[in-house]
Amino acid sequence: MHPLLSKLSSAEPLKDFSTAELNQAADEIRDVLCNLLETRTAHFASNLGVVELCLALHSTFDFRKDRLIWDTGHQVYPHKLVTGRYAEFSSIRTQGGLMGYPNPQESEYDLFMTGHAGCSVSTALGLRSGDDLMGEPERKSVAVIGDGALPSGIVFEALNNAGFLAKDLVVILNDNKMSICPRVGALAGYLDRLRSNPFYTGLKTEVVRALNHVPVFGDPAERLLAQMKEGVKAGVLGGMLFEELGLRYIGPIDGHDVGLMKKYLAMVKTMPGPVLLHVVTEKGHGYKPAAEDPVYFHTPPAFDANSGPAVANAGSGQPPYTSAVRDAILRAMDDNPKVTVMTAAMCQGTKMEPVRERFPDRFFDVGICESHAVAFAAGQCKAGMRPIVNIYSTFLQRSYDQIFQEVALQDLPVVFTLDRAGLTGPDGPTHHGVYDIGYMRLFPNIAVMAPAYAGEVEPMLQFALQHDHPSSLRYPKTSGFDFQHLPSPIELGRSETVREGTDGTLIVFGALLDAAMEAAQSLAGEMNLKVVNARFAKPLDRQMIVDALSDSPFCLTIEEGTLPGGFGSAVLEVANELGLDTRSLKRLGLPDLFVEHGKREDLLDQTGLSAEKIAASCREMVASELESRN
Ligand SMILES: Cc1ncc(C[n+]2csc(CCOP(=O)(O)OP(=O)(O)O)c2C)c(N)n1
Ligand SMILES: CC(=O)[C@@H](O)[C@H](O)COP(=O)(O)O
Ligand SMILES: [Mg+2]
Repeated sequence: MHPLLSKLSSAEPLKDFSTAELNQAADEIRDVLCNLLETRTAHFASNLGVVELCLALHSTFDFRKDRLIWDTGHQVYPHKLVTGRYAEFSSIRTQGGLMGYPNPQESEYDLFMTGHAGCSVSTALGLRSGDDLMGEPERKSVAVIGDGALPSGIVFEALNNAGFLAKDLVVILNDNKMSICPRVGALAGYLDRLRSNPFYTGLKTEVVRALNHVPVFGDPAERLLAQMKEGVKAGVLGGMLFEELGLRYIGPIDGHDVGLMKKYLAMVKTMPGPVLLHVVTEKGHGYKPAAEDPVYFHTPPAFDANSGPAVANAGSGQPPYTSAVRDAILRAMDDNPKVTVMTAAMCQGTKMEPVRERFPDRFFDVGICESHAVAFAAGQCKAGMRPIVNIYSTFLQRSYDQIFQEVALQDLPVVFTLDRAGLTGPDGPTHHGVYDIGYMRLFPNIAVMAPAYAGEVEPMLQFALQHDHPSSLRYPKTSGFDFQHLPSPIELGRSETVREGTDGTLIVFGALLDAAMEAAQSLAGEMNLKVVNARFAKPLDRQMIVDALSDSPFCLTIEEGTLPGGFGSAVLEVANELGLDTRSLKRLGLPDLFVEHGKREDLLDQTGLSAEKIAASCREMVASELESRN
């Protein structure tokens, strides 16, 4: 079915492939990608776009020795297919199978496990520098970075350092005019101008030929000419920004012409110093619907095998927390003209398109620049606005210091809405949002909250917007829990008891309340459990903790976050301060290790957080209680 790919146990044979064979390999890769989408959701359009680039790279370099870093890593599928992983490819993004990102445990061709954008130039430069220091200067270093990732602050930190160190380094800018959403920002405009460059449109050959006849060395007059030549070249050919930073800029070139790219790659491979090769590709190339709608096809739902195009997810019926937060934000913006929203390039994933359309002046997509988003929000807040920073839990890690300095230290009432807080499923350890409880509750002044059911989202957001200090709300990638009960109003540091009982207490922080309630109900014949919706990880409801530890035979804390530094740890800290006996307290949460990729439900079960496993923990607590009495 894939005669070329199926024979590749490494990328080595690619260097002997003719252009026709490389093009056939490209067709085979696209066929595999389309087949994969018949079985599951996966990163699609970005991978379709880099097929020729990947083949050209692997047929020019030997990345078992040379160094290749794919920025972010979501476009690494073609790379996996030509580096000995064709046979296992159908397992990608399933538990125990290949990761959807680079993974050094899978292959010597993968150097870093990544999933967050922006670090490729830094790590490639670090490899270059390390190889020099280790006495291996012949190893080449290549970073491939997308136009969406390019504006990340760290990329400019790396370019700044690369231009200064002047080491051999190849940076390939994969410009497809897209982030997940259409790219934004001033750099986008700059790249657009480079694209309209006659070099790319084919009119430049004459100018280049003429410039190439200007001598580079010689007397001062010649040197002046040479400098002018560089200036003219950069000015005429574009890329002045990169040239000024000390990188040679080459391009833009057609990223779907594998033969052409091989020529350019062979050239930059031997060029001294840092070089940026600007490659123009089409996101979704080779599958028309994806090229026409690359936003939808960034990570589309599984294809309908019969009708071909992707179909919408069936879903579980209840809208996801993401939609509940979006709707609550829309209403808050309707009510209060001071409310603004920041996204860092995740408008689609956070379902914020309606906010973008309805409030274009109060919605800010800053690009993949999470630290800037937070400091920017702090500035707006100081000016009197009420900004909401809406970022995935895992990506907000990039803003740790801005949360500390620009927000918490100033005690500014910025609201953080942390989407994907919990196990995100097939993306795996790079994307699980499991550290935010710890990193948010660490700083003074912040109120750290989590809605436990869909109906709690709006009052919690309203509370946050009226609170005169920083606050955060976390919620996972799942349907909102449709919990029918009479909720108590949200008060700072107050929990809510949602089920009475005297045989044990379950204290839940966030959306695992549904599992805890199910566990309590399933045990109703054996024990009568109290269930508390903690609402706040900071400040904690101290009286609730006193009651739970004094009046209840056992107590379980439950959170979809890592145990170190998490909600349960916070409860233990308070209990310790209050001099309470904590021997009957057990913390349920994620272990101190990187949880792999898989289905969220399976991962929750394996980590003891499904309703069944919570019930089993309750039985164990009762058993050990009885044992300690005997
Ligand atoms: C720090 C960080 N923020 C956000 C994301 C989410 N994200 C993944 S891919 C992507 C778009 C990247 O665009 P680009 O680099 O141009 O790659 P393309 O998909 O266009 O090939 C975004 C925003 C991320 N992975 N890391
Ligand atoms: C590569 C990347 O970081 C994103 O594409 C991420 O996979 C999106 O996750 P969701 O599918 O949960 O929005
Ligand atoms: Mg792009």
